[in-house]
Amino acid sequence: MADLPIALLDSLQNLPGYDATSFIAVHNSPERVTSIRLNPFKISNSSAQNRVLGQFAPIEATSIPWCPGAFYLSERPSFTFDPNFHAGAYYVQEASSMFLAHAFNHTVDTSQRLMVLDLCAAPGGKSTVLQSCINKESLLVANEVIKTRAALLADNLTKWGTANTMVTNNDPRDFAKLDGFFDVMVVDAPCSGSGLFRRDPNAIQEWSEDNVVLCSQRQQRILADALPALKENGVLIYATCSYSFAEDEAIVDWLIEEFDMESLPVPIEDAWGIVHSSTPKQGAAAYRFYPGKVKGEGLFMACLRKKSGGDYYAKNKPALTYVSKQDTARMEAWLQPGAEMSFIQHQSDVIIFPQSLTNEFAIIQKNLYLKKAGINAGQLTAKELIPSHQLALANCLANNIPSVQLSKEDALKYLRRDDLQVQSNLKGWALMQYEELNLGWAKILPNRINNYYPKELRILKENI
Ligand SMILES: C[S@@+](CC[C@H](N)C(=O)[O-])C[C@H]1O[C@@H](n2cnc3c(N)ncnc32)[C@H](O)[C@@H]1O
Repeated sequence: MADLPIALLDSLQNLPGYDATSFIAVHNSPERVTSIRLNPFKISNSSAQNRVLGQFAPIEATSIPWCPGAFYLSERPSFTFDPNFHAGAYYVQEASSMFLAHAFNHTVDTSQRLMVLDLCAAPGGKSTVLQSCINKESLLVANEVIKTRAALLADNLTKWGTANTMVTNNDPRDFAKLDGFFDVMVVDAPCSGSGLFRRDPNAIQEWSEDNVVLCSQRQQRILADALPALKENGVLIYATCSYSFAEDEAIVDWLIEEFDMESLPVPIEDAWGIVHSSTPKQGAAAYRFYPGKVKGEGLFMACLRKKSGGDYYAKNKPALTYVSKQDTARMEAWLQPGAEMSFIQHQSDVIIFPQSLTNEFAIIQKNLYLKKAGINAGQLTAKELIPSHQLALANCLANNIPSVQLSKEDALKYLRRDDLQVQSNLKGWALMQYEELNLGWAKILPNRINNYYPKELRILKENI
């Protein structure tokens, strides 16, 4: 690995928990940590869990203590060639970041109906953590300012399969229009990235003291722009993957001084190796993750409550266009009984969205640029529903849709968008499944099968 910047090492000298010897040693060590988090909506019992983890054997899986359903893997398998990965059975995520689940569960009342914003969300690791923490009456708005990254975020949330999710592509300042709308705001801010040096040694060349200053100014701008959208008593979870004080504790002190906020401590166990930090001016609780102490990468996280602020009130409730009663019945046939979904007409497509969240849908649609909302079911014509890929991966999809079980070899062929030769008596639209998880659609014709896996998602790599 390239030498760590001396200016960085010097700047960390007096920070809580920093130990130069172990910090340098861990960056020179070839050891890498691999971790995944299971999708509780798709892998909901121990036999499914054993099946997904078991197929990595002889690679061993051990639990990550601060996040339910999360595991370290003793080696990195090829995720690209695992159909379960493409079915959304799990998300490959660095372990420290999963502490968000623990922080959220200890600072937020998850039994409530919550409006949650993940402001800097792409590629979606933390969004999928949040999605797994909230109940189905709650809404997650996952936002990403960079258009191409917002598309990747939407793809990852499509795989997660939840309907109570919206993906937006906005600048943080656009959220000021939603004064007091959100109960929880997660700001996983763009940062100077020192916490990822071990995983991405190229980032070392890009690090500079000037960039730390620029990042800290940008973090203040992002927070100041978006904070009006957090309601009174709302919870802000702020995180970076930088070790630098200016991007971490200094931002937390600034938040408390400028925005009438208070610190929310989170319980941690000594065995986890997470360092409890206290900000110098306000004594706010914060958490530092150093590789070498923690089994994971570098991270900083702090939780705050906003003591004063607005509560969103929509003067004119924006209206939505729903499909007809008859088409509602046609759409319901595609979903699990009692799914309690609304069917919103969006251009030529139908969007499936939880009935209890349609007001919020309309508000977000009116004020922000939507990249994805709920589940786009596809195009409903007089004759049939031409189902979309989102519908194939949706957790609310009925269990009785015609389906074909594929072997691993055929599943990989399907995911490459190759021609499939599968024996089946079915006709028309059918789900292609691997170990009972949906991968996507195919249309079965008398003499061939048309592969409808999205071109842009297909596996391009030839070999493991
Ligand atoms: C640390 S990454 C987020 C990682 C993500 N939360 C996850 O867990 O997968 C920060 C994100 O902020 C976005 N970003 C960059 N500049 C921004 C800005 N000025 N305002 C808001 N977000 C920005 C980046 O594109 C990036 O996707």
